[in-house]
Amino acid sequence: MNYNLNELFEQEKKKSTYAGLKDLFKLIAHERKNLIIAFFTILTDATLNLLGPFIIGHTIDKYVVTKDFHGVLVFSGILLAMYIGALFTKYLQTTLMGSIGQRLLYTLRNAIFNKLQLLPVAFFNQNKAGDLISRVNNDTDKLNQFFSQSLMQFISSIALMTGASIFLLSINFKLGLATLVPAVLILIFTQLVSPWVKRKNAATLKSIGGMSAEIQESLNNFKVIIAFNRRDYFRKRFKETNQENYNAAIGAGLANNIFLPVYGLFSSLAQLIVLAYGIYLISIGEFTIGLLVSYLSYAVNLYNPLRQLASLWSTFQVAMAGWDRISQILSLESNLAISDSNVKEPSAALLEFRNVSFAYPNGKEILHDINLKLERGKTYALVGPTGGGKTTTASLMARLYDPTEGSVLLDGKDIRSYKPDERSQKIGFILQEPFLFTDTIQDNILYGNETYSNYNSEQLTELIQTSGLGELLAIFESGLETKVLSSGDSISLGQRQVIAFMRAVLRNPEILILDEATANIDTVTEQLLEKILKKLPESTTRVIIAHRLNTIENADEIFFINSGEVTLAGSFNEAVDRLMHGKRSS
Ligand SMILES: Nc1ncnc2c1ncn2[C@@H]1O[C@H](COP(=O)(O)OP(=O)(O)OP(=O)(O)O)[C@@H](O)[C@H]1O
Repeated sequence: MNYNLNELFEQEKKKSTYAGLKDLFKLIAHERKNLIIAFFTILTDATLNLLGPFIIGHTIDKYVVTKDFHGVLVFSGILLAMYIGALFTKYLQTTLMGSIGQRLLYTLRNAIFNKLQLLPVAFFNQNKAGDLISRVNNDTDKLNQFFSQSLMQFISSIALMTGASIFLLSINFKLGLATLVPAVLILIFTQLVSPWVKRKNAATLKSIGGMSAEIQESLNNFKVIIAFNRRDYFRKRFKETNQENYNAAIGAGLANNIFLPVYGLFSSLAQLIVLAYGIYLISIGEFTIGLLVSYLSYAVNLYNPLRQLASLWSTFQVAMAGWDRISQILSLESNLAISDSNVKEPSAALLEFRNVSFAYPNGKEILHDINLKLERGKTYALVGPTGGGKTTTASLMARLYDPTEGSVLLDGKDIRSYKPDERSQKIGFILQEPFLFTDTIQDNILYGNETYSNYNSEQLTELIQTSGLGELLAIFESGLETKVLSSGDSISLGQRQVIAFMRAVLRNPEILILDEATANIDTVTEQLLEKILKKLPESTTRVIIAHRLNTIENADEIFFINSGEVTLAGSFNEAVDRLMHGKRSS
């Protein structure tokens, strides 16, 4: 299955802004009450602001012209009270929308992160970590900015414009219609150019993701870069990505700025229409000066928010482009779904491959029509040339991937029918480069171990001793309290493998897979690991991938993996012979 988000984005039918908004509001449905309150404060604020010009016009015609200063004073007082009221509602809107924005950011980041935890290994193979980080951090913040800073002004502008249009039409219908013509033209223009503007913004967000991926890759591999003195190479690569981002940002900037001048032009045009047509109406006695003053104010009340909408519209387009990138992750389904097991012929083996074929997305077939069985309590070795498919075979055993064809049976049931916790309880997998979290060794050992998760250090130390792992723990001066920093970089790869080994063994799995798990360990420690492996419960099945031949000497069966085939090597000597003389697949 294709999980490449950037490729999928190009292929997908683009969602309309309306559909995008609908999805977004579903996510913040629980904020409905706060949104309604905010909406009403916005409406109140808009109404108070709209009543202003009407009262001014009324005061001029009724009290200023007739020099009734008492009336002027009363209406000035009313205006002041209204402006104070408007101030209060504005404050309420700002605090409400600010907190809704922050909560949205919080909810979204949690939702994306939780989704990422559910996605299969194939997703992470096909997407760069930096781009994903940028989606979690940067794209969500674009939405927050829109919600906490712009949405309120957005709704308030629309409310002001609607109110102003009603006043304009009700004061003088014909003049009102003429004033609204430029506004309608603006709406048509906005509708037409918005998809293009959104695309430009999406390109910028994509390039920010690309830049973040570039930074992440160079930071992760800084040792190689320094060792090979390839700073110039990464500098060049970064410069290119930065240039790409610069070009995209300039393009988006141009697109975003298109609204402001066009809106400005049309709003000046509307004022000209009001003035010219209004003066004409006064000259034929159909209009008064007071009404024209109010009218001009309403025209300003219509076109000023429209101008504000021009800048808000670009923020909205950026937010919607961000939302598209976020919702893309949220809508992904893991292809490692749990399904019913419908095995026709029963299997007595602990693990069985039935007609399994496998290819990585867009890649050639790595395994073709494989049948193999692993019995309880036996030790199996997987050997073969580099790139032959050993890790891939082991990954299928642990359901890191699903076969493209055929099925893997665990304990007689299709492995796809197990819940992830049941499956990982049965299978322990020590990866070639074990990953450790920034924490103590104790926490890293207990990671994912439900049985002992509440153990304190004394209990865990005792457990480690009784499980025969004491000598391994003794390698670390500070024992369980030893700190692991920055994904395991503070300790050696061999030490990392030892911790991963303890972690896997203490989970007491039915199958323990060791993928080159001793490749970086000294001979004495390796012998210690072998001793511990032998002491595992009799029913534990061991699957060992190793290039060092002594590691596989004691295996009950040896599988030779190459060129899409998995065959039984028969004896150790045959395996050695095939390794020495066999052709590699890649
Ligand atoms: N994530 C991946 N995406 C695409 N192709 C992959 C991926 N991982 C491995 N491959 C390809 O699959 C083939 C088998 O790789 P695999 O890691 O299973 O070999 P291996 O026998 O374990 O090699 P080694 O001894 O070097 O660990 C290789 O040709 C490799 O290029």
